[in-house]
Amino acid sequence: MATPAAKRGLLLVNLGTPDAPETGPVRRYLREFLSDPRVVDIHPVGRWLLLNLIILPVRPAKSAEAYRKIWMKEGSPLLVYSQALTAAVAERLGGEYEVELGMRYGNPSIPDAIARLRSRGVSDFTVLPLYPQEATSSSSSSLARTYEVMTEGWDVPNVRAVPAFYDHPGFLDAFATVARPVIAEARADHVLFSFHGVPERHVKKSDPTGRHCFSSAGCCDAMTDANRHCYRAQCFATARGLAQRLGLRAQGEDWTVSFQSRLGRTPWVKPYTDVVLPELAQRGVKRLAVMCPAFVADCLETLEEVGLRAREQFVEAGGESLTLVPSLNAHPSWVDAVVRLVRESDAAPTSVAALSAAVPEATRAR
Ligand SMILES: C=CC1=C(C)c2cc3[nH]c(cc4nc(cc5[nH]c(cc1n2)c(C)c5CCC(=O)O)C(CCC(=O)O)=C4C)c(C)c3C=C
Ligand SMILES: [Fe+2]
Ligand SMILES: [Fe+2]
Repeated sequence: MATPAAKRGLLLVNLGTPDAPETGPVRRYLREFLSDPRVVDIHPVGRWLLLNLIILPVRPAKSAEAYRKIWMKEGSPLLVYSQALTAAVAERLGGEYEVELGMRYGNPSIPDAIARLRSRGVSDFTVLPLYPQEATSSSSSSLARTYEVMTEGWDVPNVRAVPAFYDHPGFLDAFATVARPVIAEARADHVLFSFHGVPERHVKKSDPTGRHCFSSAGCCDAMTDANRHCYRAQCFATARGLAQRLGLRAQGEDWTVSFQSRLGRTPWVKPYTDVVLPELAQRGVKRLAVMCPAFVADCLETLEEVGLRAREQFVEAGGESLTLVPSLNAHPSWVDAVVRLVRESDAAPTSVAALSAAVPEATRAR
């Protein structure tokens, strides 16, 4: 008799969000998030001091206030949209995979999601980190936590990771499909692609040559072997793919790339969104459309930071309107793209790049 095929599970992983828009739950979330050495990569004693003496006494109350402005009646937008995507993908896969959502920080946690899949008999896992561009602080951290949990027990399952999809046609087509009517209705005269930032130090550490990143003004203008794992270069590649699909002409003329959400005083990847916005207004851009293609679900960073605060900043600087293009959320073309990403990755050999990115720096083979 033939051996029955292993039951397949799909684990979608996103960053996570507080349980409620109040100071206590936000503090718990930030403590877990910012204690992660892949997010705040400094000496553990320095990290503890920074967290407990500088960040946690003030930021939770301010962030909770921001979360209250965008909270939905069903909960945090990031969770609500990620759950809607999970349900739609499960339906589209029609029983071929058991599907669960796990959040890197907060709930539903990665261990709970894996336990639910295992209780349904899953022994063959595909993990899809829901970040288009790879960064140590997002995809590597999510994969590392997933592998840690997967290898805790006696039986270690088969695990496959879907690699970063920053230039995948399914992802780019889906975002362009969402953006086209919004940009047309806004009669936008410029499109800003605003990506979540990361510290420059993180990008430098992901450069296998140690010489490419920040070596010239145009080091992210094309993908090469040297910048294959560079978060900033992947963001520019996403922007080029979207600009081309949206029929935008020259960079600088019709579209611009910037990086938002920086935290702390160390340099983050540039140019900064809050510096670019007034520059665009002063240059005569009137109706700006902003896309945030580092996020596949709307969240605090899109709805509050861009939809509310950036809009205010742009109008104060002389712009007429700023229109936030909604994220992919559970749009049918994004659901199709996720199914395609999973099927393509399951037909390919295990992603060695994703595995090596999850291994701590010190143990990585040079
Ligand atoms: C797109 C992927 C993300 C990367 C890369 C990333 C890096 C990164 N983030 C912080 C600090 C914060 N980020 C916060 C919110 C937040 N970040 C992402 C995604 C990435 N972060 C998302 C999807 C969200 C939204 C969560 C939500 O609940 O809606 C926050 C919390 C909010 C706040 O207080 O501002 C912080 C803090 C660092 C330091 C970092 C890289 C080192
Ligand atoms: Fe973040
Ligand atoms: Fe780079």
